[in-house]
Amino acid sequence: MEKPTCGHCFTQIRNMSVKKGKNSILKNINWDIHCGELVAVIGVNGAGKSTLLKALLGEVPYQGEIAFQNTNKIGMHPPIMGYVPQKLEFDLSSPVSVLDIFAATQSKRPVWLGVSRKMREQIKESLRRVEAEYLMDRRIGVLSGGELQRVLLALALEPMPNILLLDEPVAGMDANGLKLFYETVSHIREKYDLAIVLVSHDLELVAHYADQMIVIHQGQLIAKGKPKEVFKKPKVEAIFKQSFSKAGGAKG
Ligand SMILES: Nc1ncnc2c1ncn2[C@@H]1O[C@H](COP(=O)(O)OP(=O)(O)OP(=O)(O)O)[C@@H](O)[C@H]1O
Repeated sequence: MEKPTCGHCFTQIRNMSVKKGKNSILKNINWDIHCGELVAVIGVNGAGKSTLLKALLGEVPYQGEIAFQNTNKIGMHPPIMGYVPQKLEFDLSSPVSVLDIFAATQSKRPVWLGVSRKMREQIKESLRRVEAEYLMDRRIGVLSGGELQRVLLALALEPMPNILLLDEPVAGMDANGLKLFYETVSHIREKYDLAIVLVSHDLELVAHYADQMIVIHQGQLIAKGKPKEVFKKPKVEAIFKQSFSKAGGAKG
């Protein structure tokens, strides 16, 4: 059954193109991202997936239009974006804890005064959303890949965004971490009616969790729709033939 969305907000992307020097990295992308939907962005290496996310974030200049629409035209505003990167480079021996990172990003209070009880409770609540409150006092250097990504996810949800962008957030995670991450993201999308855009190479997992899917190939959006339908398109099948056979076929 089709997942209902609030239907009141969506982001319209019209004729979006990105150039780097003489190279066209993205060409004329047209796409609507609806609230309450988890959209997977798939494509082979170098297709332009990360560039698409960076353009949405405003990190790379683009031509064309991105408009956040509200069907009743009341209170239209630029969307709040949340972002979880592929990976985070940091010094593993750093004494910084999960609590310190949250406090530094969310409190105006000087860090040497410590974290107030109220702030501690708020941070705990943020971490609870992603089933990670037990990580609050751990040093970030000791977290597993999956734990760190859940902490980054909790950070990306403060403040609660309209669109959450996840750039291959699951690379290097074990099977349990993967399942927990996808289930958490899925639950958040339902509970907060967010639009979630997830770049992934894991076709089988995204086929299972995504409501919609777009395929980027050589900078162009070549297919969009429900994962099952998208995977049946001959163009898409041809591009991913190798991945399909490795994964034993994509399941919708
Ligand atoms: N700063 C840059 N300058 C020039 N070319 C770039 C730059 N960033 C990306 N590109 C090129 O743009 C194309 C798309 O890159 P992008 O990283 O968006 O692809 P991707 O689909 O995310 O790839 P992957 O799956 O390997 O992460 C590639 O050919 C890449 O070499």
